[in-house]
Amino acid sequence: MKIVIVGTGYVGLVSGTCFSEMGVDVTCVDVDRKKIDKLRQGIIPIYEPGLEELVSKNVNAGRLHFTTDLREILDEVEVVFSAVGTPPDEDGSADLKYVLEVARSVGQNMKKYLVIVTKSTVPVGTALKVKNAIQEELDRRGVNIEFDVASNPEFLKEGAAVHDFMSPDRVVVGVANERAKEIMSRLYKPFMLSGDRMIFTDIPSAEMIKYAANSMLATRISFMNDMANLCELVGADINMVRKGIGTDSRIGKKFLYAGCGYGGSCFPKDVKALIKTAEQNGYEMQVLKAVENVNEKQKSILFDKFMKHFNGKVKGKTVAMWGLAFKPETDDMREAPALVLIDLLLNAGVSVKVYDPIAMDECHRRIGDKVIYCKDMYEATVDADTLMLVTEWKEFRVPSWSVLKKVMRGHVVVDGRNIYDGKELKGNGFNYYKIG
Ligand SMILES: NC(=O)c1ccc[n+]([C@@H]2O[C@H](COP(=O)([O-])OP(=O)(O)OC[C@H]3O[C@@H](n4cnc5c(N)ncnc54)[C@H](O)[C@@H]3O)[C@@H](O)[C@H]2O)c1
Ligand SMILES: O=c1ccn([C@@H]2O[C@H](COP(=O)(O)OP(=O)(O)O[C@H]3O[C@H](CO)[C@@H](O)[C@H](O)[C@H]3O)[C@@H](O)[C@H]2O)c(=O)[nH]1
Repeated sequence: MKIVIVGTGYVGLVSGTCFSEMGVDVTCVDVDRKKIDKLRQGIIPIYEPGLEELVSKNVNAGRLHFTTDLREILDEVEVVFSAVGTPPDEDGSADLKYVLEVARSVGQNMKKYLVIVTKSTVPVGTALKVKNAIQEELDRRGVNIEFDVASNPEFLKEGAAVHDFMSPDRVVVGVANERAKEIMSRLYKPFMLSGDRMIFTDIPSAEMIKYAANSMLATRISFMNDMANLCELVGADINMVRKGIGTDSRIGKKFLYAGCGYGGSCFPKDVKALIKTAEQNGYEMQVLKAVENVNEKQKSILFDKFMKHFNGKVKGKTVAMWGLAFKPETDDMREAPALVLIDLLLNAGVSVKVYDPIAMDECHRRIGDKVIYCKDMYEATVDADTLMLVTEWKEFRVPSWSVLKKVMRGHVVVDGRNIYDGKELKGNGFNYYKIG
């Protein structure tokens, strides 16, 4: 089977590579010529464990191709995936300009039946807009070509993207007829060896499932952050509470970790977009509005704890920050809590020394030389008054407290991900603050 994936960003590149690993002939298309040139040279524009090896394996096997020209490939494929970005518009709604651009381009160039599948996260009703945009172009050309649209939202997580795509919990596909359903079943068959986890729905439901999933996960996190803040006030421990509730199989253990707020390219944007969809339909998503508010406050919680420790007298102090990416195993800093924290600290006259195993270049690209970039985690702590743990990379989990005791000027640790043992730190002479 031959397919094309339009948009070679995170999702496009990972899904294209994984489809080709399963024997599908995949052409990845992007308007960004530099990106395509790099990919052709084997240079991967994103950091994602396991991806580089898989890309080169499938390129060498002749199943994975990169181009900037959608026209040259449309005649040969059965399915066109659209995996372009859907960034938030000024009002929070999803901006569909790239999605509709792709639809028009397909309509201008297709010569035979195709299934056009939207993989990007898009609001309910988008498939209809895609269908209309394609049909308008066909009408303009005066040709009559059959096609179907489908919705196939993507649930992969950055940092675990290859695994998530290769072994999905489920694959959701919204279709309007049997013809499209048969083609999508055939495409995903190799991923279904350990049981059929394909869920076929109507198209609006598939579009909604993606927003509902991300919003539910974001809700769990904000709920736990809210609980954590209450635990602190009443003398309970959020980690114990998490274990106590997570073992209830109706609740489950995952995505119950309190921290310094959720970030990334999806949760913040998708929660906003769903609130907006509701608004446009005369409905108010009260729960999600609270989810957002809690998250906004949570992003400054490490700063609040730091201020409280020093009774507000922080001007001239130095903070060592471990972790910049919005989560481990990625260099992505979109909506990262570290960015909010850095701003708060700099505005309060604090010097910030940072270290992240992968996201240093990305941080520099975003904020330049406002902070001091250190070559390793310990260098960042030299003469620091406080250490803030923002991203729970594995290498930060078991630091040498005796080294830190020697090199730090102050002995304060603010743990934004609850990875340290408070008793151990106190035993080593540190003031330790966690979340909840
Ligand atoms: N990043 C994730 O972890 C993730 C996971 C699931 C779903 N999603 C959703 O998938 C979509 C894509 O996300 P992403 O992070 O991969 O985006 P991205 O911004 O990393 O990549 C989008 C790519 O599309 C290209 N593009 C834009 N217009 C184009 C056009 N007309 N023709 C060809 N290429 C074009 C851009 O050059 C860019 O390379 C979004 O809707 C996002 O919400 C993302
Ligand atoms: O218990 C938890 C779990 C996560 N987080 C934070 O939540 C954010 C998002 O984490 P994660 O969901 O692992 O990363 P993403 O790569 O953004 O993946 C989410 O967003 C993608 C894009 O839509 C979806 O495909 C995925 O299913 C969905 O998990 C990060 O800042 C995490 O630190 C917590 O604070 N506590």
